[in-house]
Amino acid sequence: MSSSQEPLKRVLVTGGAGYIGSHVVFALQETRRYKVISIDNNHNSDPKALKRVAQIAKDALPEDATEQDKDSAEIDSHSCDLTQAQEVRAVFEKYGKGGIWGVIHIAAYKAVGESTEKPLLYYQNNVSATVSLLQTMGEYECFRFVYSSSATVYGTPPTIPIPETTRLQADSPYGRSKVMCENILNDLCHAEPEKWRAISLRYFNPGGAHPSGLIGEEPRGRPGNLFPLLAHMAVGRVPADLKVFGNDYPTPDGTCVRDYIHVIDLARGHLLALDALQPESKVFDNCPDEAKIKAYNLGKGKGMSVLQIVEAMRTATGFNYQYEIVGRRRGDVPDLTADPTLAEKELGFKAPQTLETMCKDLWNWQTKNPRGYED
Ligand SMILES: O=c1ccn([C@@H]2O[C@H](COP(=O)(O)OP(=O)(O)O[C@H]3O[C@H](CO)[C@H](O)[C@H](O)[C@H]3O)[C@@H](O)[C@H]2O)c(=O)[nH]1
Repeated sequence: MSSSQEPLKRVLVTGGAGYIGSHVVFALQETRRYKVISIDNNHNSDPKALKRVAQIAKDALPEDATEQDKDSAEIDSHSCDLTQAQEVRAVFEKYGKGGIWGVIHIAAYKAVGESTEKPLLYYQNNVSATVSLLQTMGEYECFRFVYSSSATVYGTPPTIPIPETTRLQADSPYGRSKVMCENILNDLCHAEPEKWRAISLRYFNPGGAHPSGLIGEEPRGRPGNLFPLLAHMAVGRVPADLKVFGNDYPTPDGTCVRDYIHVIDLARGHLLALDALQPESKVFDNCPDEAKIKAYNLGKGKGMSVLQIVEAMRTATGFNYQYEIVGRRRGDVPDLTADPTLAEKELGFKAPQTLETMCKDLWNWQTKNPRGYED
């Protein structure tokens, strides 16, 4: 069946070629309700990802697809740096005032360790660029914003699972850049409540890949994060010298607990956030001072330890991981498990994909693309 013929809404996705961005772009295209404009500087992404996304979207079109449906499967992709305001303005100028319906802002630097060494780089790329993007949006009368935040805003949370009402107290420049942007959005939505609608999505730990195996995570250099590291080890891309950072945490097996969520479920959360920015949405009804601003946890609400992840990946890959327990990694906290109740109640968000599916899809991606997008 072809989609209803409401005109496509243009949605700008920053970081559209990245790991999360490419899955979000696909989720948007799958609805055939949006026309995606992507901005990416390809600092930590490959433009081939978007070509593959467009391919998946085209392949998924029904036989009776309309011209508009076909248009929704194409991506208007711009190689552009968010810190260069004039480059961003040129993209908005192309569509004119009111021409872009909303923005999903995902592009950011995200390495906690690097952020402690280069804080200004993180504040410039993550905070200044966000301010400048919001200014340009205002100029072009685009006032709907979905922001890619992170569980890192909670620092070391006092209670598990973590509700959104927890005080924000990030422990690293990266984390603080996310808190700052959430605060800036809050101020903006209070200052101009008649214009702006914004939702921050606090991601927990994404994993997995699109089941087609055409898109997935492709970090530059040796992966620092657990999932891609295990996948690279199993495919023989990096030495299999796994170090588990600490087994003396107050958790069931002593290793850190995280709330791993399939990237497909995470991506679908963005569609629900966009729906919540529509005029008829009720999610802002209980906001103080008429300001239309909300933050939601995107997690499964289920904690998994490092050793549980290693075992799940052993099952998925058949690779016999050997590991050494070493000291704690600086900045790690014992447990980051979401309370996802609010996102479920107000957005209708669910994360049904299992850990097994996450590992299977990651392995499917990695075996089909042992060298990432190079292959
Ligand atoms: O070689 C490794 C790599 C990771 N781990 C452990 O695996 C767990 C998960 O680590 P990741 O690096 O995969 O994920 P983090 O939870 O540290 O980081 C994620 O969550 C952060 C917020 O806490 C930031 O948002 C960050 O960008 C995001 O990747 C941690 O306990 C870590 O100590 C190891 O034991 N060995």
